[in-house]
Amino acid sequence: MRQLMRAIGQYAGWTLLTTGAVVLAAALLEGVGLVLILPVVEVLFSDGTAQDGLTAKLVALLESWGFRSVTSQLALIGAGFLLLAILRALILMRRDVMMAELSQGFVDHIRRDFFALLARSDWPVIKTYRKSQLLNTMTINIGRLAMIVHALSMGAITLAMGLAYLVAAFVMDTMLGLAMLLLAAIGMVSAVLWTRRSHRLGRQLTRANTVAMDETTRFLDGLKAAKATRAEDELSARFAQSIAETRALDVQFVAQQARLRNAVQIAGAFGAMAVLLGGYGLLDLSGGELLVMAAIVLRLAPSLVGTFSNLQQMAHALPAFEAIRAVEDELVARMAVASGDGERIRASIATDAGLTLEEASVEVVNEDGARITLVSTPQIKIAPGMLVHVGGPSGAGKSSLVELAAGLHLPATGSLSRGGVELTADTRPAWQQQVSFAPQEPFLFDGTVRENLTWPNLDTTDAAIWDALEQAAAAELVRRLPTQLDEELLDGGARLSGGERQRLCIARALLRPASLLVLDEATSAMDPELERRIIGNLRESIGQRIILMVSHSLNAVGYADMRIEVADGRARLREERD
Ligand SMILES: Nc1ncnc2c1ncn2[C@@H]1O[C@H](COP(=O)(O)OP(=O)(O)OP(=O)(O)O)[C@@H](O)[C@H]1O
Repeated sequence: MRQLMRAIGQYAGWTLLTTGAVVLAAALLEGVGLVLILPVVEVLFSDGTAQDGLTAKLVALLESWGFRSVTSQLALIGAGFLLLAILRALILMRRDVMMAELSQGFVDHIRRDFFALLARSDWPVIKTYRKSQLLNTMTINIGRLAMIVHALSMGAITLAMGLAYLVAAFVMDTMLGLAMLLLAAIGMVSAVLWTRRSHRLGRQLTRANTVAMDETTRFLDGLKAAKATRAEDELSARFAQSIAETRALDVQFVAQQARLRNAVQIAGAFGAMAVLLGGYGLLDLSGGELLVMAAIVLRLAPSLVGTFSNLQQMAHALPAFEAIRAVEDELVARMAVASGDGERIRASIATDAGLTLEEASVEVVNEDGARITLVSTPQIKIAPGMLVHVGGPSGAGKSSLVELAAGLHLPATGSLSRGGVELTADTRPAWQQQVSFAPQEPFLFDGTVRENLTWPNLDTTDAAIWDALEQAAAAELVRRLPTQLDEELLDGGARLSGGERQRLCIARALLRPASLLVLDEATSAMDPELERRIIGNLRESIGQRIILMVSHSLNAVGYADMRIEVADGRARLREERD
């Protein structure tokens, strides 16, 4: 909770103080309004008898201003009442807007920070997380964070209101104030004890949500395979089981909330009775005072219920914030130092620079903390203008090798350099400016063909786009679409075939003005003829570019200037064409 408060404080700064001041001002006006009922009632039912306490002071003040008749005094107090009500309405409006801005702004800030942190993290680190865990953090947990912040702001409002009613009770009568304070304190202690259970339930829910998200992604990813093997029922049953747990936990929490609400309401009713009877029998309060007291008790009770149930809601959702922070802390701890002067070094990587690997290796750290070498290389020098075929059996380390060249990994041992610039955490931004990457799994999003090809932020002409599409053997495919480059790709191009999506991604990679093009099984879903055509086009237009191409097929071999064979995590140069 402290971490959350600190995070909100850091985000909001002075806004938190001004918002708090507005919340207090609204509560203060509420309290003053309530206390003003007393003189109205007492003046109204005075029967000419002398007043005491607050009413006496107010009546004396009004008389000194020349308002001697009961009617004029009532009119003035009534006017004050109305003024207060208008002022209060204006402040409440401002308060609600400020609270919404603060809470929504904070949630967006956490969401943005998390996305940015994840995007800045090293690829090997990101790969260690399960997709469902990240999805859960980015959607459900951040959604629950919004609930905490909402509960926190509502809790602050109801607490301030409760305080205002308490102060009003003290203004009426010290004993009455003390009695109410005692009631509130008992309620608060039991609510805090209750929140522990809610927190425990919230932790269980966070775990159950992760499992449910895991099952959801498995359900969607496995649906096609399950249908092909008639295993839909088994898949649905697993999914139903995983969501049954979250539903049970949700119901448990609702029951817990209802129990607390009922307990506070019943205790409140007893307290109200005790305060009223005590006020009448022991404190000898007047009818007017008893009426205002009843109003205070009636307004205080919902305030207390609100405060406690918001407290409970916060405790329940807090594990979601803890889970977000745990992933963030892990990412920060594992993040390579990615500062450095990328700009300065970018200028010195020539677009016609060769690529040299010097006994370089890629390592990852597994769950037990042990370091595993995925691939290592001898000295390999690749000259500009070379098309390099990277082959070898499945699982040998081919992707790890080209990911190293693309700067997704940093060399754990040895080095990797281009034109005298070594790949390090500092030079990585500059290095990757010169890299274009097309992976085996094509990435397309909901947007036009043009938007997909110029992703993320390429400023280019349609002529250049058509040229890249021709080279990637995708021009014909786009020409057939009703609105060609303006055609919207729905659901990430799900209606296109695997090979068609791969061709669009190769066209995107070709459009990027980078001098190192990495194709990691980017043609795996194509027929041999099409693959040969694309490789031929690449070979023809290579210029000073270096192309690293991982492929299981031998189509690329005929066009390759160099062949690297990877076996059992060790790369080796096979042959170089003259
Ligand atoms: N984060 C990781 N932790 C542990 N092992 C890993 C990790 N990433 C990859 N590996 C293992 O490293 C080996 C090399 O993986 P890589 O993806 O480079 O192989 P590949 O030659 O490209 O395989 P394929 O042709 O099947 O795509 C594999 O055995 C893989 O299981």
